[in-house]
Amino acid sequence: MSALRIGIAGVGGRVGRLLVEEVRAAGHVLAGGTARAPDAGLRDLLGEAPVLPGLSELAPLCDVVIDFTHASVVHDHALILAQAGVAWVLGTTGLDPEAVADVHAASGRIAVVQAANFSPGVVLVTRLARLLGAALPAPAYDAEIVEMHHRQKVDAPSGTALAIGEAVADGRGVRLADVRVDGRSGHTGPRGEQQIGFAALRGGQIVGEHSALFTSASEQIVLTHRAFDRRVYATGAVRAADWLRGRTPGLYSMEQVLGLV
Ligand SMILES: NC(=O)C1=CN([C@@H]2O[C@H](COP(=O)(O)OP(=O)(O)OC[C@H]3O[C@@H](n4cnc5c(N)ncnc54)[C@H](OP(=O)(O)O)[C@@H]3O)[C@@H](O)[C@H]2O)C=CC1
Ligand SMILES: O=C(O)C1=N[C@H](C(=O)O)C[C@H](O)C1
Repeated sequence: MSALRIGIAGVGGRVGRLLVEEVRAAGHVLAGGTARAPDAGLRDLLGEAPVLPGLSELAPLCDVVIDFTHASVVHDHALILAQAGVAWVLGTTGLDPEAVADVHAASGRIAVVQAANFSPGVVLVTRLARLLGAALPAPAYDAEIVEMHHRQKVDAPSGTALAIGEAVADGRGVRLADVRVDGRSGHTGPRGEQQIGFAALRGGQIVGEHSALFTSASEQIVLTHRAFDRRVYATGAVRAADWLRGRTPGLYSMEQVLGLV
């Protein structure tokens, strides 16, 4: 199989730097990366591959762009990649509804894999959460999602927590937006029977922990995933980039990449 030319948006970030190694380890060509103020260490890491100020400069060099940046740039990235006809692996979380619509619009013109979490374990946990949501219905079972991440994380609840919550809601045949409760505090009154609650903890350098708890009057079932090394996200994203080879435009999931659907 021929090598892909892969660009990394946010190459100086925690995941971006690992992607440099994983793209090369998979035998692909590192086409370059974006960083607004690259230091000498980052330029050394990329070697011959250019560090560019933005995606407009990077996109023409790529078959696929892997993007772990910030929700505020998703709109621009969607337009640039759709215009350039370059496939997109999108890992950025914390998207607002407008950014979600921008990703959908771009996927009419280019192939996109979007996932809140590229770890295979989380894909499976999310599937199990859907099954448990259906098998352990409200009001007998209260569903709550707890996540913990490093102190630098800027969005809450995590994209993964929300995806797990969506799966539980889907299993229960309800819309998450109708039953979602974030971070209770103060005189909340008793728990609403249908609620799916979210709690986000932050501290230290925790890579990513997610639990879905189903609690009844007589028992509790807890599904937990812990990431020990964020390389698991980079490996999964490169796998998604490879899978996109030759795909028609559309919005694809990590479940599809792993052949689970
Ligand atoms: N789907 C998944 O599996 C995972 C998703 N994530 C998500 O990926 C994203 C990045 O995570 P992480 O690597 O930890 O974050 P970092 O903050 O370490 O890196 C983010 C990168 O994005 C760039 N960036 C930030 N703001 C802007 C902007 N306004 N314009 C252009 N570039 C910008 C920064 O580049 P610059 O050098 O220019 O400042 C930086 O290198 C987050 O949304 C996180 O939640 C994280 C891990 C796994
Ligand atoms: O910011 C992170 O670190 C992570 N973000 C993703 C999320 O919001 O779910 C994935 C993973 O949990 C790590």
